[in-house]
Amino acid sequence: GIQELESRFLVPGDLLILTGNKVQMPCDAILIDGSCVVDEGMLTGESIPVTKTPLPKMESSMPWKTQSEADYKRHVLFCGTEVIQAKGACSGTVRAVVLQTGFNTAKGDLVRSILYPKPMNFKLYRDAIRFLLCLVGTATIGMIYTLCVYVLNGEPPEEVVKKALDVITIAVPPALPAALTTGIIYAQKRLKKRGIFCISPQRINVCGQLNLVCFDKTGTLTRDGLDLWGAVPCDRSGFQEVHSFVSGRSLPWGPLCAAMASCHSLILLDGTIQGDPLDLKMFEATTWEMAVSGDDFHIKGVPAHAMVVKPCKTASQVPVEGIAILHLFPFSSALQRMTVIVQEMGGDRLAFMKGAPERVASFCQPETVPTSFVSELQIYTTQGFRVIALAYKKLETDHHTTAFTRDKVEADLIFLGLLILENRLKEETKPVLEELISARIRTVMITGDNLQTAITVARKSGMVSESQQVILIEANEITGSSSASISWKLVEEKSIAHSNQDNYINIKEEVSDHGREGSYHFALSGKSFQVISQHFSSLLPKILINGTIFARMSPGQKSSLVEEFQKLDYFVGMCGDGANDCGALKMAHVGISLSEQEASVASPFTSKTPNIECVPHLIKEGRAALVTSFCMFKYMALYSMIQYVGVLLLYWETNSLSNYQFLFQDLAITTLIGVTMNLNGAYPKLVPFRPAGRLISPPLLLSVILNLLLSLAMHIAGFILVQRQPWYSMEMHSACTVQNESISKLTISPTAPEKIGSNGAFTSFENTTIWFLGTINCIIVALIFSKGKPFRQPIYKNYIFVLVLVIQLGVCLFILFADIPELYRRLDLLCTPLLWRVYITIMLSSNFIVSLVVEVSALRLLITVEAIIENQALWTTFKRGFGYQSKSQYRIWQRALADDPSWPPLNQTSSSDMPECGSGVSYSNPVFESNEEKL
Ligand SMILES: Nc1ncnc2c1ncn2[C@@H]1O[C@H](COP(=O)(O)OP(=O)(O)OP(=O)(O)O)[C@@H](O)[C@H]1O
Repeated sequence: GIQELESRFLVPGDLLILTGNKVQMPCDAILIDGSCVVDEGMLTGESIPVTKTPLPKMESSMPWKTQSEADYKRHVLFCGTEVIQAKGACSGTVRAVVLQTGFNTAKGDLVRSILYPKPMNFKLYRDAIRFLLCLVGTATIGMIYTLCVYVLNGEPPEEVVKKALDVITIAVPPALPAALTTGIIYAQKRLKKRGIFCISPQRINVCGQLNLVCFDKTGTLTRDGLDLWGAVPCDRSGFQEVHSFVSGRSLPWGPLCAAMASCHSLILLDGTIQGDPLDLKMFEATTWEMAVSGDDFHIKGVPAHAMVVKPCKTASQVPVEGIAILHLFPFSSALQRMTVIVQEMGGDRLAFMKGAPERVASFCQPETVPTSFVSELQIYTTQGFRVIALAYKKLETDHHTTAFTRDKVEADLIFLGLLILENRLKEETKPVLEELISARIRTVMITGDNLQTAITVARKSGMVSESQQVILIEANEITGSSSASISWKLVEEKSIAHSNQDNYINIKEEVSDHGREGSYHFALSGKSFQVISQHFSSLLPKILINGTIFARMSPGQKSSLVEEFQKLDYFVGMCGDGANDCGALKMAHVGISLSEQEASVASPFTSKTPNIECVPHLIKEGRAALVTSFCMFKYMALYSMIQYVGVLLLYWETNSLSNYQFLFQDLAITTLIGVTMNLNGAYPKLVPFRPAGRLISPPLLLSVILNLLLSLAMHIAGFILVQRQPWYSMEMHSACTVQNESISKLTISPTAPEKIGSNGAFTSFENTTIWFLGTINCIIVALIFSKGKPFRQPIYKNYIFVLVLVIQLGVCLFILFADIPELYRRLDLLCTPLLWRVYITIMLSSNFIVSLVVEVSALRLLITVEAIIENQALWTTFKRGFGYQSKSQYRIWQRALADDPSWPPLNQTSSSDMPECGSGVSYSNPVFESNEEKL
């Protein structure tokens, strides 16, 4: 019987009956009866509703996934998704069997992947730990020193232990790990303002390292809402004249018109037609209407609630009253087609197929496909049009629709013609791609569309410049006795006869070749990619180094391509919009989904602005975040080292800094600096080199070490010099009694200064000198270490930080020069003669000047090294000069290929020697092979 239960009681195997609309699925369930329209945006980021069909009934004990004729996901209602519409079949009910519950569901999988994300293996964090260990090492040395000094001075044991432990907290600042995340927090805030949301903030740093970005084509580079440009009907004599939709003229009645009206998965939701934009445009071009058969509108032989399409009253003479869509075999990217079974009212039962032209043609009776199919297709694809083919066949009426399997329906079809859709570039596409290319970031297109269309779009978008060549790689599977083969063909640029210039951004516009690597690009299809991966795996890296256009890629192939790029040590970004990009978005280092949702779980980043402008923004912010992390890290490390050096020097006299002195340095100086230092945003221009991805990089270490040595020298000089002053050790009754006395009057006594007149146990001239030197040194270091250009806005634009520094410096100088006994007493300071205060100021100023020089040269070194690594021409000079080699796989391959005169092979075909083992290639190139040995 039927029971109403709370969803938590569901267990796998339960039978669910879905009633009504807008149901949130509490579990994963297989649809066995009826059909549903589901919003899967939560899982995939895709805003278009998806139609789910029941699992076909089969008399077999095979696992259900293998029984599914196509994409098994088309029969599964996933947990967390919303069923917008549930339509019963003949029995009138929509039934599903519970497959998984709780954490075993697709939603559970997602939650798990958010809780335990894929380890990023980003060197930054590993280096941070090493850096921390170094600081711990330094602290240990300090502890041993403290033990020795205090024990030799006969201090009580608890004092010795206390002082020794103090050294650890000074040398290893507890806020150090937090410092690494400041950049990320600020960048995340700024990204949010731009409508870019992030569910995995630690990846923001990775964005700063991206050097290859893959783009999906339709909906990402080109506009989603395609305009129907025309239809090319065909009959036995071949293709007919193009019917243009531009004039608003609808297609005359015929099977092609019927196909356009009924072969789609559109739904009627609250009176509006919704679904795939392609389907929508096609249906709108027919000017037909959509309705649902019901009690007031019943058609004989058609189940209630079936979708019906009818010619509108104003439509040209149509002999049928309407067409009922009886069954749908939905579209899937992997299949590249969809099929419907329809019933013409008072007419025939028909099947219509729509999909990628090559796919559709392969299901048609060969004699119905015009001989000029390939050339006709090429006419449109070379112009960058998106082409869809349609086909149909008559079905027997005496069978029930459920008796037809997809295999049976999708066979022996009659080819109907082509639909030509405009594929306009988004306005932002070309400038963004140019920006990325000139910043030496590789751009790659991975699309499900036709190869020729993809090549044309790549040219028009500037991904491939006019002066660069496209080499088509075609690889074929083993057929019969012949082994797998691979051929290389130069794509010749034909003058476009039917060019429709209005459709595109001006293609004549000059594209700057600055920053382009290589003068050729490889283009290949998903099928060839698959064959190359299996049979020519040794060629794959060489192809990927210059592979730019990947067409007819299934969702699975998209993600394996991203993985292959990662194997070559590229930092890969993927920007896509649809459900077919989900895998690749998750696989990439940085997945950016263009989705209306605020934060789609389908990828770490989601951009609400539906164009690729978000990509350079993200890279800029990532770079700024990386630089911020480094600046903070350097500052925190140096600030703790300054305190460490000062305290160890004071320990020599069994003295230290007082609590208020520590507090002033920690709170008034470092905390304020830490909070404001990184408020400056990313630099608006994307420069052609990346910031160092590692903390332990020579320029960074050099800068820290040199600055540390400078501070050390200054502190030691201050410490020793103060003891040599004629007034040192004079009897002090009040902190500022010497103010007006002449130094010559002061007597020199060999004893240590007395601390009468001050309430602290810490007051001494050394303490006062070290404290002033340390505190102002912290301010100097903050200024020196704040990096602006080329990755962040200049420092002077960070007004709050500049103000904080000015106030801090002002306060410190005020304390140094103003004689306020109460303040001095509270801070455990001693008054020193004015001349000594001037000396302190001179020491600090010299430190500032030398640090500035050191830092600027360290920065120069950093930029030069980065530029050399990123610049191919300079690279060779550098390599020859210093014998330096980048360890990145793709660099190694690039160098090998640059030295190989016979690469790329052109107009050749080679075959795989060992088809079974799939690793050998008969293509041999002695120069190349010998190069390979060297690697
Ligand atoms: N609604 C549809 N009905 C039938 N065929 C379709 C439909 N949408 C796309 N196709 C065909 O299937 C092919 C693959 O589609 P898919 O969605 O994987 O990629 P795409 O939209 O062409 O491009 P991209 O991967 O760049 O988004 C398309 O090129 C087209 O020929």
